[in-house]
Amino acid sequence: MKHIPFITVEGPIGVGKTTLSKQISEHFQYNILREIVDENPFLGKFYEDINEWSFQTEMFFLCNRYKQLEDINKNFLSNHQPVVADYHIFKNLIFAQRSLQPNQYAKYLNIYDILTEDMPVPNMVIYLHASLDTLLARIKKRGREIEKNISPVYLEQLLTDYHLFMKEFQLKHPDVKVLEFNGDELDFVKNESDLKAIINQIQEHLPKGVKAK
Ligand SMILES: Nc1ncnc2c1ncn2[C@@H]1O[C@H](COP(=O)(O)OP(=O)(O)OP(=O)(O)O)[C@@H](O)[C@H]1O
Ligand SMILES: Nc1nc(=O)c2ncn([C@H]3C[C@H](O)[C@@H](CO)O3)c2[nH]1
Repeated sequence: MKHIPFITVEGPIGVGKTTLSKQISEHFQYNILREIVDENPFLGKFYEDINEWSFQTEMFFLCNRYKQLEDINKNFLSNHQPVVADYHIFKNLIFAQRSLQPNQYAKYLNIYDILTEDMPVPNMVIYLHASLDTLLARIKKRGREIEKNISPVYLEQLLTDYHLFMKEFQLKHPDVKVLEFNGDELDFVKNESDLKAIINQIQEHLPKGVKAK
């Protein structure tokens, strides 16, 4: 299955993962896997009181993503159909490590390892990042009720967590292509040429044997 494109778009909250995933899916005609945010019944409470609601929130995200990945494996990847997803399952670790108590995180990690041991592994990660100001502006503009209590401090911590995690990820997984883009410098929504530059880089690094559109 290594030669079937399985692309994930990753980065902190509101950076544009879903927006870019849609554009990639439209351009390459790949199946898209999108996370349904409203499905997590704990998220609104989590933003009001992280300590109180973190375990339920992180477990829900983990179980949901496990099921989604099982489904896309069964329906698409195992039938040799490419997929672009607006998340990588590893994001669970970034969020869980930030919000869980150390003893809870140790238990969570055991469950994560069991659930993910035989999951399909993406062959490309597109890592989007942007400044705190950009993220805050986009989250505000999007205006999800559930996110009205997101604290800038929490967002900033996640930005740093993502940078550290991605550095380590590249060292640990040299076989997975990571393409990094700065969302403050590139605007793939308003500038056609910026989107084209991203698409060209993806095309260049698609698994061997995948033809240009
Ligand atoms: N390059 C961009 N320029 C301006 N606005 C953008 C850009 N990319 C995304 N947006 C807007 O920012 C908001 C967040 O984008 P999007 O929902 O794609 O982010 P996300 O990373 O998927 O978010 P989440 O982490 O919550 O899943 C949306 O309102 C979207 O229209
Ligand atoms: N706590 C927590 N753990 C996760 O694994 C996770 N993944 C996403 N999110 C939050 C970010 C956006 O508000 C919203 C949409 O991405 O959901 C998460 N929150």
